Amino acid sequence: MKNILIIATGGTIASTDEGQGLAPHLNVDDLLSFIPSIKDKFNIASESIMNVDSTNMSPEDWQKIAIKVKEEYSNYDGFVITHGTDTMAYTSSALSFMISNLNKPVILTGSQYSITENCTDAQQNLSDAIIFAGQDIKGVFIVFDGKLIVGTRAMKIKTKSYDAFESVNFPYVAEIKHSRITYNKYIETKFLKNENENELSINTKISNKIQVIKLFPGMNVDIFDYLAKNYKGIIIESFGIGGIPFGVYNISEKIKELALQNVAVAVTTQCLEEGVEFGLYEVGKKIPKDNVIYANDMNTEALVAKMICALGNFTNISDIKNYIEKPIFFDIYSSEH
Ligand SMILES: NC(=O)C[C@H](N)C(=O)O
Repeated sequence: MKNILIIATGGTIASTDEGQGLAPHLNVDDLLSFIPSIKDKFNIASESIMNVDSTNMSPEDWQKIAIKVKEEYSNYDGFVITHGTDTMAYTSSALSFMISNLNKPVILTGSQYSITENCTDAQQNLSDAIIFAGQDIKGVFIVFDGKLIVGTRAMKIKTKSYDAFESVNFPYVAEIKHSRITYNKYIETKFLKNENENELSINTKISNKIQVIKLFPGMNVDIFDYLAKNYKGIIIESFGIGGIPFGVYNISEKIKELALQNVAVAVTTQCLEEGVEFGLYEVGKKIPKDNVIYANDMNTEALVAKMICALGNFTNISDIKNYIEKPIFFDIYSSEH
């Protein structure tokens, strides 16, 4: 039998309402008591390292999870991290960047409804996640509503429905129904364990001196002067395929100034799918390409986590740009994938 470690962090899956609104109160043994038969198929150990709503999580919590995986790596075949859904995609991205040479599955899961509720999706998601953690695959993934999603590509797109997560700009790796897994045969081999493994390492350096700015028509440009003084990295959610205003509200000019002041600026899009391409429109061409980070088709969750890791490791814009623009675990489209 495979040995699986469940690392519990909280979330709705572990929540009950004790009079103050839903909040995590259940421990990991409580969770497992709802799916008793899973213990016939796997050796399961568990540890709770925090019990929080993921809305209250921070990059320091990503560090704690990465450190726990590293500490326990040689003792288990796979890992399940129970986690709130609200920021799960940020954590799954951050772990993908912090952990190198991962040759086992690290599966994040949670639920839209508490495991104690009649309509809950928690029991299914937890048992699916454990099954995936027992497979011979490698990488950080989210398992939700029967789908195996690459951790850097997941986005929470629904607040109530069971199918809360979408795999954006990347196919689902596998689906699971009644405990039977069907892999996407076109990409399955990319996720199979390596025969010869390199030693796992983690790099948990972070800096959260970043801001995410969503453009809107008529946005006042003054904010950029404040940002230049107080932040080291700015993520801009531009319009469409990379449109940045250069008219009355001249944000393109402000981006040039930020880059000159040694602030790393990454441009992505507020559209869910298909990413940015700067060269197509005049409104995209004014961006100083050599100094600005091209987010390609990375989603904002992955970009936030990657920028936080980049700023923890580098101070020079070109180093930050190189790090962010280089694909890590399928976060960016690459012809090599
Ligand atoms: N469904 C959930 O888990 C939502 C919860 N607020 C959390 O992220 O912890």
